[in-house]
Amino acid sequence: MFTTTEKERYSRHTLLGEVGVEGQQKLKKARVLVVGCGGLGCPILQYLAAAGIGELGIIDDDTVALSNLQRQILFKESHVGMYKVEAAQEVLNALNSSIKIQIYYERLSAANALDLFVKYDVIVEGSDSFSTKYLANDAAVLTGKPLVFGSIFKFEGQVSVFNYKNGQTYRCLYPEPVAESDMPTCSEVGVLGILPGIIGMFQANEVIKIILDLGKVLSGKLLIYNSLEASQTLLPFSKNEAIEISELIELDLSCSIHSANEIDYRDFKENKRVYTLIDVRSKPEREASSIGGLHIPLDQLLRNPNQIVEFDTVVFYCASGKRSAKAVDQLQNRFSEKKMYSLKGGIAEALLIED
Ligand SMILES: Nc1ncnc2c1ncn2[C@@H]1O[C@H](COP(=O)(O)OP(=O)(O)OP(=O)(O)O)[C@@H](O)[C@H]1O
Repeated sequence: MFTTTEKERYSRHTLLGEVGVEGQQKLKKARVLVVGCGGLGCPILQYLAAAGIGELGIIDDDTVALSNLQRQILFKESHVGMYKVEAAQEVLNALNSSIKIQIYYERLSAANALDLFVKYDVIVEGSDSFSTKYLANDAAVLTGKPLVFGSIFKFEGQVSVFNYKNGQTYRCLYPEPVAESDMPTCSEVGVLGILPGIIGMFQANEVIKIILDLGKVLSGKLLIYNSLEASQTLLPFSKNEAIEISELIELDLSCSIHSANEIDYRDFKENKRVYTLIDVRSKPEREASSIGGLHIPLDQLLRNPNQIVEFDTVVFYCASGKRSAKAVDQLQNRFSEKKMYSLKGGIAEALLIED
């Protein structure tokens, strides 16, 4: 039953014939887990908390950075440095004190996913990692939960609902994982802050539709939203019956790359003269910040590796260390006589050390 305050709070929901008091009760009884509390997770959580979802779980091990505030709208300047889940809990409690917010200061992994998923009715995926997306998909299949998926890249976003009533899954859409090093992240290519807001709200909308059994759930269809064109495409895809998921395997889509020879920024600085420093980021990234060195974007370097033929000992750097590791990985065999290193943690770590 609802208290007088709750009746008032949700009155605009209950006025809708399709929702009513009964629908609001369903929302109150629902338990929803949100994986990742970043650009997608923040708007998802904000709308679900406001809508009166009875229990929200949030899993993320990251802390709030100043560069997150441009799009991770739950966080305030005073939250910088704090665990995202803790800051989110504080803000969401202030928004709606009548709901339960359970936080997990960890990453979703093969070790915790099944135990966690069984506690919730709907799972929402808002991470920025392909391995987490596959893991969440497989865990949702194994626990029989619907998974509301979202992802963004530059000006385009995707939304779908996987494993809804045993329907299509992420693996029906993308059977083969791509190496994460081949897919740049927001911290490498940037993102307009509003796009994850739009996609996150599409996801929150699907959650509400699933709980209320309303409308057409986005199952077996991929919604592609282009923010520059303000266009939307619905791409149907079929179930691949040949795919069987019997256990959880955590994909390390980046391991081969990160096994590359890494050098710490402090060690690099100590013997700076020995190394030729090469920035493999894009032109806009270079213009935004730099720690010097030559500038050869990774695609140009891989197309024409002989550009580095004259250097004996090379240190590549990028935003986080992924593209520079790829450079080492791809070029070391070709130039076996050279010493090649990838700057650990990229320019992000170097600038922190310089600070
Ligand atoms: N396996 C995982 N379990 C829980 N949270 C995850 C997992 N993988 C990624 N995340 C979280 O998903 C969120 C993704 O959000 P987003 O890409 O907007 O943020 P970010 O990593 O803070 O941004 P930036 O790349 O600009 O630093 C991050 O908070 C990240 O910690």
